[in-house]
Amino acid sequence: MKKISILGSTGSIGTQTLDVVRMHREEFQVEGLAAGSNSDLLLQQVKEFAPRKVSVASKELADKIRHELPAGTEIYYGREGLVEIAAGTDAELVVTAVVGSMGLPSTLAAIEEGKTIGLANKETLVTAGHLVTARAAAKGVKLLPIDSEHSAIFQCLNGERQEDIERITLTASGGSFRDYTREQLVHVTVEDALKHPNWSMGAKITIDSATMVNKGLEVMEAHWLYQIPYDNISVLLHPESIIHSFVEFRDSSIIAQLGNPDMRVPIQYALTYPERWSSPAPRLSLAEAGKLHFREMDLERFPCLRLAYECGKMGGTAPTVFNAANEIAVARFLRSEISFLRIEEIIEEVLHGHDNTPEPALETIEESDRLARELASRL
Ligand SMILES: NC(=O)C1=CN([C@@H]2O[C@H](COP(=O)(O)OP(=O)(O)OC[C@H]3O[C@@H](n4cnc5c(N)ncnc54)[C@H](OP(=O)(O)O)[C@@H]3O)[C@@H](O)[C@H]2O)C=CC1
Ligand SMILES: CC(=O)[C@@H](O)[C@H](O)COP(=O)(O)O
Ligand SMILES: [Mn+2]
Repeated sequence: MKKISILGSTGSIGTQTLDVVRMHREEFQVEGLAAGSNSDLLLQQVKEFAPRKVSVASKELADKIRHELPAGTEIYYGREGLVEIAAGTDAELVVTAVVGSMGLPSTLAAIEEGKTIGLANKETLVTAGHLVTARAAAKGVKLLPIDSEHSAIFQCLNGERQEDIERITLTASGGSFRDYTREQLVHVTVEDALKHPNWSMGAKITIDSATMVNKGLEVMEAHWLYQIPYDNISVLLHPESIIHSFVEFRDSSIIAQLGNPDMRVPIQYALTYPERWSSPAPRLSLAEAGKLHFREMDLERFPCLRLAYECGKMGGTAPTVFNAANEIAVARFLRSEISFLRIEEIIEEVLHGHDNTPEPALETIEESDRLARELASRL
């Protein structure tokens, strides 16, 4: 029986992780669940999965629901609460599915305790890729990707040698506004932006898909997970999201991973790796799909992807700042405080004033993250 904890259990990835656990109930024990503010759902999850420890975003909420927990269930809150669920249980695998760089301390704490990471929270790796990968390597900790593209690459690289890899290509759906011109983007609404063509996901990542920031974060995530130089990572527009990503090798062979868009598949693979277990995910019929389509990425149309490559190549604190500015800008867009196109302007303006620090220590990363958020909130 595998013991697991989930950070962000009430979100899109968190609930789908519990769907996978539910499908293989005898095989998993849930040790810890961390939620933000959705205490109703967390309490239902506690009833069903009986974790030993839970956490919520604030002390007020923890005090409010404490008496509704079964005897013996411990409750924590805030940043320390997330760290406790990540590192203070008997879980051997921790699924990191909170949104944003707030996931960094708990991910590092789990690594410190030698726990395998089921990594959904890409912002963690973007913000502090060199620290997370170095600490994981030092502890012999596996970072198992949950992000669909990275799970695809992970599967394509199974048994391959690093020196044989020529290029990896991440596919991009194009997001909610794939076929819009820049002019058409001027008046788009939050409601429109939240309609992803292929995936049902949390609000923040859905907006990131539409701005192409998501693919930019994924390029950086791939760089750190697979130690591939940025010039050997490509992005290809693929509206159907059926080819989840592919690798080209030096003998000209290409290996791709395909499937209908269903996050339960990469989540389950991270939970059961190196085994593959049965899944009710709908089977892909290529005959039914008929045609698959591909387009070169237009960096004029999607300037955030260009910016992400620039920040990734620059390294240091630039990716931290790119990510933090985006998190704030997206939150402001979701509150209808700014327009869709203002998101990319804010990222660019925050980066413009940033003095890059190479090889930053954790404190420098945290300070850059804080300053970028402060500025992005004011612009
Ligand atoms: N959704 C998807 O299909 C994919 C997601 N990812 C990545 O996975 C991560 C999660 O995304 P997604 O599941 O879509 O996001 P959601 O917004 O659906 O879920 C976020 C989770 O984080 C919790 N949370 C929010 N604030 C806090 C807090 N202060 N303390 C503790 N927990 C908190 C939320 O709790 P609550 O709701 O209770 O407030 C919720 O459980 C992101 O990094 C995303 O980029 C990657 C690939 C695909
Ligand atoms: C499901 C998943 O992994 C998302 O990150 C997905 O990639 C979003 O799709 P696009 O960013 O390609 O629109
Ligand atoms: Mn993805």
